Amino acid sequence: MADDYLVRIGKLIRTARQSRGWTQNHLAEALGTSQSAVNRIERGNQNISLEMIARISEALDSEIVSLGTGGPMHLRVSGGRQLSGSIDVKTSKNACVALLCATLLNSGRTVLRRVARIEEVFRILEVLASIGVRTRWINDGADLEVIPPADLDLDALDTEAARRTRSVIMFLGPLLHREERFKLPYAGGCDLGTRTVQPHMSALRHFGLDITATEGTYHCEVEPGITPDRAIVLTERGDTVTENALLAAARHDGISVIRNASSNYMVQDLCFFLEELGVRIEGVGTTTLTVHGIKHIDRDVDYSPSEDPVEAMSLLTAAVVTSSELTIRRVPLEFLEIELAVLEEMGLDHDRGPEYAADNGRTRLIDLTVRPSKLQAPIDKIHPMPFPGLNIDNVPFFAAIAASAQGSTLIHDWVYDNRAIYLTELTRLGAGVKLLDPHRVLVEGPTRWRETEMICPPALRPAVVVLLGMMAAEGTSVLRNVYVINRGYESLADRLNSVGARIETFRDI
Ligand SMILES: CC(=O)N[C@H]1[C@@H](OP(=O)(O)OP(=O)(O)OC[C@H]2O[C@@H](n3ccc(=O)[nH]c3=O)[C@H](O)[C@@H]2O)O[C@H](CO)[C@@H](O)[C@@H]1O
Ligand SMILES: C=C(OP(=O)(O)O)C(=O)O
Repeated sequence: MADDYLVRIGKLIRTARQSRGWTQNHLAEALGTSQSAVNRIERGNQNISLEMIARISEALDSEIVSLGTGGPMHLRVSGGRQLSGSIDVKTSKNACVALLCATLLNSGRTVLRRVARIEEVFRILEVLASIGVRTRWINDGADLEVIPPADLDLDALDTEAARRTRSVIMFLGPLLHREERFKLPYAGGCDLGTRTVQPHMSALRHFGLDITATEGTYHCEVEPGITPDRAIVLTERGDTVTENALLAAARHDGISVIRNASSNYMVQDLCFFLEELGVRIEGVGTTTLTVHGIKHIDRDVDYSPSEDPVEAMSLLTAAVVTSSELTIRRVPLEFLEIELAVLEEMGLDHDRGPEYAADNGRTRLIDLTVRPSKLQAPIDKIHPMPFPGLNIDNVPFFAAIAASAQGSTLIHDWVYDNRAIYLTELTRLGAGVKLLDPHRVLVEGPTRWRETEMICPPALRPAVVVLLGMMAAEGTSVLRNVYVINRGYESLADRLNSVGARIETFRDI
């Protein structure tokens, strides 16, 4: 038994060392020992003390062993199984986090229905709780109740939780109405290269907000009496910058016009929610939003965020790569139409059920049945555009689909500095993915997927794409450290298991 543990610990150390790109010599040097000792440890042939494990963890900057349930979560995938039946799409991470930030506009009680129970939401809840907002899950954990205090305690803000999200940047819009001076930590989120906050700064300047960024902190000051005297033209059509401008405009006692606004799904959900708060918005779904703000908002509201188009795309991709017939229920059609048009051209056999309204009464949903199909690579490149275009977060899924199709597909992810690079991780599963430059990959299909063991790429969608490749591969694959997936997907493994996948969740020792 003890020997078995030594072998398992040795394997963990080897995986962590390799993922850092270190040789055994390199690690030996850091530990002040010999390469042969490291070799023995990695093979499980050496008794190893807790102190040594701690030193190795420190040297590799990786938690090798953890006890209890707090340690990193991993997935063991028995692949090559077809899926069947039907699966529901959950509410979207990106709308839920925007709405949670928006609750800071309201002195009343907010209830958000069927909020996705995902790590990104948990982090924002931790941040809200740290500054005095009362939040609790109600109705057997299905819904969330949020009650802000009269005064926020921003000095107590949980910076550690805040830094793990990108979404905390959306505190700027609401806070500028509540505080004259405040600090926020730099926004985190997926490791996708530089993600500028400049557009946020220039949009919010119209409301008197001045931000100086120093050593990991945004220092924010609000000059009273400054209000938009002309249209706010966003320098780029980003989703969160549009949301921040909307959040600021919602409590500006007057009319704000936002041009070059994103009309993406999370922005529309935020607009519907603001309307519930009594804010009138013209142009929802277009690139010009006219916002009739209200100085004080004090309403008890109840809102149901809509379903996640990116999760719908993920589930659709799971069906494609495993050649399965699967019904995906509650698909927000408007936000998946272009993806479906491209897939139709590629030969995807599918059926669309009749449209029905989401619980917010506004978003149009369908049930979508996908069948095993012989796909051909698309003639044109796959590239994203701000809505209405192929969704930026759906691009990585086309890499897995292209790998299952006949022919070569060019994927151009112009948006993020290094997300396309992560797609080359699919080569470890047998896919033909060639990096042409940091933004473009050429995928050669079809693929004979093969099992592998690897650490999750540090970006949500590429990580899920790797998981889906593992589901397609015969044999047992292991995906380590899946926090990044749990940031955006609720109980993904269990839900995929309910339609026939076999994915086991485990933690170190
Ligand atoms: C919490 C949340 O809602 N996150 C989403 C949001 O992030 P978010 O709105 O934060 O996205 P960013 O502001 O980071 O924009 C993404 C990237 O696109 C670039 N860019 C964007 C628009 C444009 O017109 N020109 C341009 O160059 C930005 O400079 C940036 O590099 O939108 C992204 C793009 O849909 C999604 O990947 C994220 O899931
Ligand atoms: C990039 C993403 O998220 P975030 O903006 O939260 O990092 C994503 O949802 O794929």
